Amino acid sequence: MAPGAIFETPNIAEDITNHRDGLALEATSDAIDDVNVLKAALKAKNGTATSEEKDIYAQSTFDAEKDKTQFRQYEEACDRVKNFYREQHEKQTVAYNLQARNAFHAKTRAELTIWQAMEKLNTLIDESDPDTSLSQIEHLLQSAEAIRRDGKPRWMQLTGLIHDLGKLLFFFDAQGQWDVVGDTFPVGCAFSPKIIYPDTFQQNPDFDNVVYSTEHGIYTPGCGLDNVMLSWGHDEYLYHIMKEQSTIPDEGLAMIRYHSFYPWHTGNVYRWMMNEKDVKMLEAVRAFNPYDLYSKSDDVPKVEDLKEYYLDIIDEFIGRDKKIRW
Ligand SMILES: O[C@H]1[C@H](O)[C@@H](O)[C@H](O)[C@@H](O)[C@H]1O
Ligand SMILES: [Fe+2]
Ligand SMILES: [Fe+2]
Repeated sequence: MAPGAIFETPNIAEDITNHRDGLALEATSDAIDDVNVLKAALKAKNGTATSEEKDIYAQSTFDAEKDKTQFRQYEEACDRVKNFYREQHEKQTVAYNLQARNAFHAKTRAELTIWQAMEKLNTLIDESDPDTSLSQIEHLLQSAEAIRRDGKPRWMQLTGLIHDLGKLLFFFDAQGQWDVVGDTFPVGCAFSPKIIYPDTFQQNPDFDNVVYSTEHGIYTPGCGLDNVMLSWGHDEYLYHIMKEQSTIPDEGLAMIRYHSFYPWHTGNVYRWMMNEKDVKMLEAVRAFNPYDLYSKSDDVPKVEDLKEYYLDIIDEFIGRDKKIRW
């Protein structure tokens, strides 16, 4: 049983069946072998950022200066946020996630350059976010500028600039905002109480499924996050697109894919899923998180003043005029 990246293939329905029969329902000695094989393979490649860029992990002055008590206060959040999560937690099921991934692989929804995508996204007001009243383009520039001020590498500035562009999904195939924005969590295994508003999962059809309600569900400990289905939304969507259509290093791709996976990067749960690569990726995601979250209180950036600077960085890793297949 190869521990391949099963959710990255179009044949997901078949894969998940194999995965269940082959991994979760079989026993642990095989799983331990798998983890050892993976460990050996990953020693060679833990990420693709170059060594002089390891300063991404140094704690930022930016992070240290912020008053963190003003952010992510979900108990005090307005009804818009609470209703959003109630709907998301009821509807993100394994069945929905398989179908969303099949639909994603089946077609190209639009062809737009990165800058065109940023402009298109600007009309979206994110219902899940208790912390910002700014537009999406302003949030993207705020994140990128905070990363730039701290002297982080150019690919990380680019990651800040584009990390929420997956919200474009809202204008294409989405059923609402519940399958686009908000925090993410794994489906196919028990929902952690560390996810915000955990009680709202009781209405999810997977909540009392015999397999999905167990701690590991359809997964095997150490299987690696590449093999885990995270609730479908803007992170997962953009990750797949950038993996194929940019030269952003693995650390940047992880920042995109996991930036909303708060139960993992901040709540410290679901660690049993991780393999050796994920240990490295978690560090990268944690280095990125403050720039996403705490830049929301910074000054409003002037889009036109910054455009040329960022078009140059886009050019380096993606292509400034390249039409991305969304
Ligand atoms: O409300 C926010 C917003 O949708 C972000 O883009 C997402 O990354 C966060 O995790 C979420 O809490
Ligand atoms: Fe996001
Ligand atoms: Fe963001």
